[in-house]
Amino acid sequence: MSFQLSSALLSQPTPFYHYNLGLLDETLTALQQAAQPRNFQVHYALKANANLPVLERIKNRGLGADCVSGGEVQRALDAGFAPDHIVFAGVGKSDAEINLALAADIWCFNAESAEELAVLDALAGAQNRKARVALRVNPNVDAYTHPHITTGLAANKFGISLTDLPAVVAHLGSLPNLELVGLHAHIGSQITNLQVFAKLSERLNDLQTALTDQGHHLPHLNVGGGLGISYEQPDTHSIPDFEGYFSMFERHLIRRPGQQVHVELGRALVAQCGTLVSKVLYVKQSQQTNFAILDAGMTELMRPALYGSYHHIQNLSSQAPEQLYDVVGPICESSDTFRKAVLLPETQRGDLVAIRSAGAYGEVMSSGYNLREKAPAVYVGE
Ligand SMILES: Cc1ncc(COP(=O)(O)O)c(C=O)c1O
Ligand SMILES: N[C@@H](CCCC[NH3+])C(=O)O
Repeated sequence: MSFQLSSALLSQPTPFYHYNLGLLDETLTALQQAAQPRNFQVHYALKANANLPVLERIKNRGLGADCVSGGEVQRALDAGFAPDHIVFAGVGKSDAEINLALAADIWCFNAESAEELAVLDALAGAQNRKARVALRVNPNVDAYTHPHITTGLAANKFGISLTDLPAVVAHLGSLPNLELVGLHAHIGSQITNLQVFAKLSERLNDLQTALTDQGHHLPHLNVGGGLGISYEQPDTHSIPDFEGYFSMFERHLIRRPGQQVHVELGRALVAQCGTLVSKVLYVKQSQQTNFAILDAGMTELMRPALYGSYHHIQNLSSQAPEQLYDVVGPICESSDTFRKAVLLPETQRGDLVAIRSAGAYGEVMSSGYNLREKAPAVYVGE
């Protein structure tokens, strides 16, 4: 079924984010049906969507939290995630952010360089604490996704390179306030070619073998997130392929006895439950095209401007014969275009438009450019 707005929301001021918590619940059930029998622990990546009603639902399912800033660690704590279910990753953690996470005694820091380890050790020592650390490696595995959201290639800034890893492990051994608990890797986001997870598993298998041969014990592996969703078919593919994702790791990742394996999914859990609802302000006919000018723009949903991303667009008000429109926002940038040449029922001022699959990396990436007010969120199915 395509997206529909309840009559109670027809007069809600636009633009707004609409979250279907019933679909979030269904998605979480499907996730757990795939993850639990295979004994994978899931940490939700807050960066995708950090709204409290979303987080509370995720926390109530027993998932952990994957955070990339002090603000996200604090938000996870505020949402009620237990500190020992919180991981702090990020290529540039500030001292203040590290101190906040140390004071909360979170489960693990995913560290990305020797210099970061030295800082973490000093700050942990100053708080009389021992910090648990997983080393984020850069496995040099191509995720075959958009170059801006590929993170596991040697050219990317993330993780410790394979050649540096032995020296970094040795360095860690000399730091008294740190405890090595495992390895971490994350190769990118919106991954639809699941074979890349087999490749990642093989790379991690080799690294584990080398480290355990040197006497290191790794109770914990974190294979990152990245499972993609169907932006093209949000109605018929509203639940991501969790079975395919977990079975790929089940088949290819070699676990040591008792070893815990974590994944940190963001987009796959929350993208489809969110829709950006906007109103058509004007329809402008130019010599080349018709512009449908919305009251939402790149300030509310930046993905099309940033990555040229596809989001399915529906006119909720019109059943008239279809025409082609360039669907654009009101911002003073030509990149403020949701999509060009969209077939929509004949559209006029006042029509409501739904921009689909916007629950992940939508509201969290919104900005106040042009001094725009933040679009509110509305939750249904509570
Ligand atoms: C380190 C790390 N973990 C987890 C995620 C979540 O990724 P996704 O939303 O693609 O599942 C990201 C984002 O790409 C990330 O950078
Ligand atoms: N912001 C990206 C995803 C980045 C994931 C974080 N490493 C998107 O909208 O697709």
